[in-house]
Amino acid sequence: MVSAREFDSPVTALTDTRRTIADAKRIVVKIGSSALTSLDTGLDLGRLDLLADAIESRMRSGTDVVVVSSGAIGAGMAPLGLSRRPRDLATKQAAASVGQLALVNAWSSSFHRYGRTVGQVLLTAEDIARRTNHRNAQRTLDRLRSLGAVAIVNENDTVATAEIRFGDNDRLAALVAHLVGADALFLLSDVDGLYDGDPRKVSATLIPDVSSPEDLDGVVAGSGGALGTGGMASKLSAARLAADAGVPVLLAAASDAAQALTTSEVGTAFAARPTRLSARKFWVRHAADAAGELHLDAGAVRAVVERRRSLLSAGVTSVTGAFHGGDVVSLVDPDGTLVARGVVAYDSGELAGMLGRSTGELAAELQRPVVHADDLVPA
Ligand SMILES: Nc1ncnc2c1ncn2[C@@H]1O[C@H](COP(=O)(O)OP(=O)(O)O)[C@@H](O)[C@H]1O
Ligand SMILES: N[C@@H](CCC(=O)OP(=O)(O)O)C(=O)O
Repeated sequence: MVSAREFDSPVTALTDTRRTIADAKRIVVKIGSSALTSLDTGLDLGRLDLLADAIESRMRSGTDVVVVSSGAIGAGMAPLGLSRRPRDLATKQAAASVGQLALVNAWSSSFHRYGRTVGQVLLTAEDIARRTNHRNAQRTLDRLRSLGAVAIVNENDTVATAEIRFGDNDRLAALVAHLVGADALFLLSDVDGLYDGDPRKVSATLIPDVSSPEDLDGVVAGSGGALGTGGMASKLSAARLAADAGVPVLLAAASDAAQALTTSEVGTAFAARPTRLSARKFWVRHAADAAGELHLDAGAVRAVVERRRSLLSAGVTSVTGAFHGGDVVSLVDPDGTLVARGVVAYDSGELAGMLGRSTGELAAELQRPVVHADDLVPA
């Protein structure tokens, strides 16, 4: 494990965010591959038992817990004779198929020590992006909770292709936290918090609290270990996603799980936004797949991003992709940089004939904004 140096500032006074996390009544606990598996020995059953102990103890104190467990690919490598984490999709999927079985069996045996039942929930990004599937997942997680079982969630790796992947389980965990209305998200990894630079360097310093984006100025979020996906960058974007959903995050070492789940006085605490995004804006920004792109001129970028105005056809220079009115699209500036996402009012075919035209030049039925300000979320 990468640990805080002696001279790093310890977590002293309990901040409001840490108190909220410690008192949370519904939590999501995500455990990374780097904390559960190793290249030499595969799945770490001792670590998994300690995690189950800490989770069971928190549940007994009255908190609902959903577990997001990585580690399927790591756990599947040894049984298949693989010495390096596979890079190609088919081998990753084969490893995940073998490893997921071992992983969920291990969670099941571990919780069985407490007479606790577990349920396996495998999700793809589509399950969260589509509202009907979204509600199905929500209902299953809710019913497992009311029946006293622990949901063990992972990405459905064996069917997820590059296009429909969450990308990493930090993002999946933050989306699940939103889905179940969690009050706190725990990201447990092999590192004991966020450092201002590579934690393997002695000069790196632990950042105990992040309460605004400015606290991240100058922080270098690097890649992860041989088994993890996304490294610290994916944890920071998951923390931002959770913050938008009004969910504070505690990033800590899995070896400190007992302390993280009881007092929350370890690791890095990320505050939630004071006002959470509405469910609709959250979905537009984070969950929905973008069906296409609208290319904006500089004036439209200013209107949309700085003045928070609706997007009108006069400012759209071109469109990419085939989409329908009601789909979520990306809005990009003249350099191709994403500046916002929004719900488009017209089909791509309809829009093609409206490009660059001012509202007065359009037929009455085409005079609604292309994307209404209420349906626009800056990137
Ligand atoms: N600024 C940073 N602060 C903390 N850890 C960092 C930082 N930059 C890179 N890392 C690395 O990120 C790793 C955790 O990411 P990852 O391997 O993806 O974990 P997990 O498997 O838990 O998702 C740590 O092992 C750490 O070395
Ligand atoms: N679904 C994959 C995990 C992918 C992943 O995001 O891993 P990690 O970065 O360790 O949380 C697995 O179970 O191996």
